[in-house]
Amino acid sequence: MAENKIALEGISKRFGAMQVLDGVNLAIEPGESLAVIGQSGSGKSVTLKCILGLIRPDAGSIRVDGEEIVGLRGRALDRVRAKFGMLFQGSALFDSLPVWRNVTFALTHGQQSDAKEMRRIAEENLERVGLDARILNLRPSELSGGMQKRVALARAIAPRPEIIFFDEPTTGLDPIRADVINDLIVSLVDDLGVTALTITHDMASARKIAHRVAMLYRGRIVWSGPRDRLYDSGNPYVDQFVQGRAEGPIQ
Ligand SMILES: Nc1ncnc2c1ncn2[C@@H]1O[C@H](COP(=O)(O)OP(=O)(O)OP(=O)(O)O)[C@@H](O)[C@H]1O
Repeated sequence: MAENKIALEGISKRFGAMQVLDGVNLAIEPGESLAVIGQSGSGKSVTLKCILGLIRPDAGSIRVDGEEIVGLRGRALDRVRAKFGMLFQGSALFDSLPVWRNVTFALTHGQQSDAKEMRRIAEENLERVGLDARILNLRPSELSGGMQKRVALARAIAPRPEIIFFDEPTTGLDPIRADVINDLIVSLVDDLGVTALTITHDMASARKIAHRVAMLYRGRIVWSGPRDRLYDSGNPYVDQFVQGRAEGPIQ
């Protein structure tokens, strides 16, 4: 069996009296796209931040390509992070920089670099997300929300990461633009052969983007299964959540 690309075992995190994560177990295979769903406040972002090394869990193990990353710092952490690409909720583009410098930001770390080459790389990645070279010199604020999301996607893939994290990729987009982004994510994940982890409460997005879906509730993964079982999981928590019912085990 192939080694997991990412494996979380027994991840726990408490903030004051609040036990946010209580033994999260989650494994993602190479080339797999996994979506983690769950209510607002269920700990999806905290899980992601633990993997990114932004929050240190109180207990548990996180392995990337078999390497334990909990507790890594400095250069050792940077080396692991170099495998990661990230699409932030709200796109998080720098409005003081033109589109081409946003797209190549991770390649230059904001430093001066061969502008001609960087513009070429930006153009190539914008093309991958269906954007025209004419926007290279525009500022992000001059673009629509959907276009900003695409620029952020181009930025996430530009360094050709092995693993991409999508944080609520469709938030703030109308259903049609959201679907365009979902389609783009599917084709990028396929074409680039990356491993993907998405956190979302958009069921349509989870179903489209992910091969497999896992549900986080009260700090644990209460269900995980193929995306086409999401509406037929036989799990009362998942049923209530995907149907958006007020009555059920989730209070
Ligand atoms: N740095 C922190 N300090 C204290 N509490 C925190 C911190 N980060 C997160 N929390 C708490 O942990 C809980 C889970 O937060 P998290 O952001 O992971 O939820 P989420 O599932 O991503 O929600 P949403 O879908 O609304 O983004 C929340 O109650 C939040 O207030």
